[in-house]
Amino acid sequence: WGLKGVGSALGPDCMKHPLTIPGGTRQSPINIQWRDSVYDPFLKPLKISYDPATCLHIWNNGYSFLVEFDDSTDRSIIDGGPLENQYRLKQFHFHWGAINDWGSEHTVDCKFYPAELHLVHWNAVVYPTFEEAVMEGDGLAVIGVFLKLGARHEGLQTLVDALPAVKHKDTVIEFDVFDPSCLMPSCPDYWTYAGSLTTPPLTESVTWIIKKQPIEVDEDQLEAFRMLLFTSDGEEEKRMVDNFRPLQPLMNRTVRSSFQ
Ligand SMILES: NS(=O)(=O)c1ccc(C(=O)NCC(F)(F)F)cc1
Ligand SMILES: [Zn+2]
Repeated sequence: WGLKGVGSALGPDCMKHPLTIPGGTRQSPINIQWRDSVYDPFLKPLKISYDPATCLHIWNNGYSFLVEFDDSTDRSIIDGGPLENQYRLKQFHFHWGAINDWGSEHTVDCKFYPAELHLVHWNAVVYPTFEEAVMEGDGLAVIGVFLKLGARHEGLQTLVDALPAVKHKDTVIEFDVFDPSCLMPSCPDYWTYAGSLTTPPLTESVTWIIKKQPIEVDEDQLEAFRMLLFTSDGEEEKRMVDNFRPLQPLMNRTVRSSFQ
């Protein structure tokens, strides 16, 4: 529909996948301007307690690869930080670039990282299902961790070794013991702000908790992400890269920091 390119901006296409949602006031991702963030002494340390046995499988959903967890009980949870309730871990996934100059969704002082990890949790104290929590302002809590190029990450390697088995869209592999806390940086410092999912339905239901300190991964590990495909087996291959959403306006929001 419409001229190539123009159509995507003006024609009906943009009605299908708008870059910004009409009426959105708390969209993600955003640039975190360090000097504009406000230290909040009332922010608590983030408490993370994951049970590695709740890990279920790895799934290539055609947008990223998700490591999914059994969220039928409170065995893998986060609490504290900016949160009023404990939240249950449902899945984690990554966003990354075709090259190391970009790939993260959030930026810090306009700096991109080569990749960003998202650990997705939902408020099972207040909402009966994940699907309902997705629609509520305090429904989800996502921990964002930046990945930077450096030393090989031994904990990530077990995940990297499994990726060839989920090369194509809609492939799944059993993955039944993994402790995502090995992907956390040692420094407890974080920023937090009210935001949204960064993929459709882009609902404004996420309390974002962005760790200040990145974790290090090596080039081979980033390349392993880049050999995944957006496409299903038998389709013309499209490498899964640059699966990050453009930066969104801060609008009337303050980013708080847990550190001075
Ligand atoms: N990239 S992100 O913001 O962490 C992100 C986290 C979770 C989802 C998700 O579960 N979508 C499926 C749903 F909820 F049914 F819509 C999408 C994006
Ligand atoms: Zn994400």
